[in-house]
Amino acid sequence: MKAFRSLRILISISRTATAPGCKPHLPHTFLRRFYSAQPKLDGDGPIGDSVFDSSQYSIPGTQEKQKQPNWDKGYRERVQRELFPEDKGKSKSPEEEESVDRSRILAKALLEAALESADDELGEGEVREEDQKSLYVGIIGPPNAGKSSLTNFMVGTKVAAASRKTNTTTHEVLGVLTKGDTQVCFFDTPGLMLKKSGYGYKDIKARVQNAWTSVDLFDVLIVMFDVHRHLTCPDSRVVRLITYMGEEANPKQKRILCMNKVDLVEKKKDLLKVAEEFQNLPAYERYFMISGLKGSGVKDLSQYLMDQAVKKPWEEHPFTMSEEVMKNISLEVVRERLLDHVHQEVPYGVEHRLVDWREQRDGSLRIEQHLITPKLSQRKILVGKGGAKIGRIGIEANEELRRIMNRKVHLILKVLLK
Ligand SMILES: Nc1nc2c(ncn2[C@@H]2O[C@H](COP(=O)(O)OP(=O)(O)OP(=O)(O)O)[C@@H](O)[C@H]2O)c(=O)[nH]1
Repeated sequence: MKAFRSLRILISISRTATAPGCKPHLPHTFLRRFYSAQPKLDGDGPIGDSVFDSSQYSIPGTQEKQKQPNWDKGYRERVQRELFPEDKGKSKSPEEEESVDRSRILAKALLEAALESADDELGEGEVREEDQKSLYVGIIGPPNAGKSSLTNFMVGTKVAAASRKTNTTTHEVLGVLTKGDTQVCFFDTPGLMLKKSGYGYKDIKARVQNAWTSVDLFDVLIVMFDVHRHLTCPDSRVVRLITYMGEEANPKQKRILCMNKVDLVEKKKDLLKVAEEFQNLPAYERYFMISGLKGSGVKDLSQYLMDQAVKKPWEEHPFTMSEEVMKNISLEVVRERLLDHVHQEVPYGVEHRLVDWREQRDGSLRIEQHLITPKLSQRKILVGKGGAKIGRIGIEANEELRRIMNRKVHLILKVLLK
């Protein structure tokens, strides 16, 4: 990774070095752009002072900071004199000096890249592709069986599950669990039920038919049902689904039967009755009695799944976040910037609302937040002179959100009076 970074630096340096007459990037220009949040004068022109709209600003961040030499120039000159006495006395023009400096930066970066040890290349939480293990788990079951709740519980709050990100046309990623070198992706299999004859409702939609075909592609298939409901008010379609999936083993897929919502079953021996009812189905390798909501039995199930993972590069970013979590993060990021830039008491009186969250066609995210203040004086402080304060907050928040969410973010902040 570091080597890659060095390479990027090298490329940018060598580009600058080869462009004749190219002036070094001036730090004060960079600072002014970063901190004064000047609206772009092209496009639609500046907008009202109390509104920050990231599309009206040129957001820094894509510019690489010019790397400066970090060795002592005095020592270098001494070495130069000792090693290359013929150069002694020759004075260089500022342009020549600059070009020599750039070559030295280039050389030093090359050296750093070459000296990089393999162990240094991985950051925290990163696993080499060749060491990564993966498992695709499909969860099938009637509506309300508890598929999402179980995934949420397994994935946990840290990485916040239930991403509704569409992965294929027929399946949605419910959540991603990444632990050590192993990643387990949970997929929903929407709409898969059986009609009376025992086969899928082929006529509903081609989508559902595709879903049936691709169900076999998961490494593990969890067939889940609400055991409490089964005991109190059994549904023949659910029994057919369980039987159909359990009748014939698929050599390429492990199937497990999960009796969910055990916490609602008062007499635990009733659970054994249900287990007996389905025990002669050869395709089920294991039976689990769980409560996806309360967590009982989920640890065993998670461990079982982790053990099934095979060497295969991860497909998903290890920290897939749910939309709910991302929304909260977006509020937190702006709030943090508010606290950084505005006098401590002011932000506490501000009502902070997320009013719009939308994926746009180009893949970017439009986030609109309102900062509602009860007093005109507070509003003035928040907006700043000519919108400088809200602009600064907006630019910094936008940049951080872009990094966290790994995509373009169109942030709009409006300062309103109650
Ligand atoms: N008591 C209890 N309730 C549960 C359990 N698991 C899920 N539930 C509840 O059952 C309801 C349905 O849960 P979901 O996780 O949304 O079910 P689902 O299978 O994803 O539902 P669909 O999205 O309609 O397919 C929710 O109200 C959950 O709180 C459990 O183990 N115990």
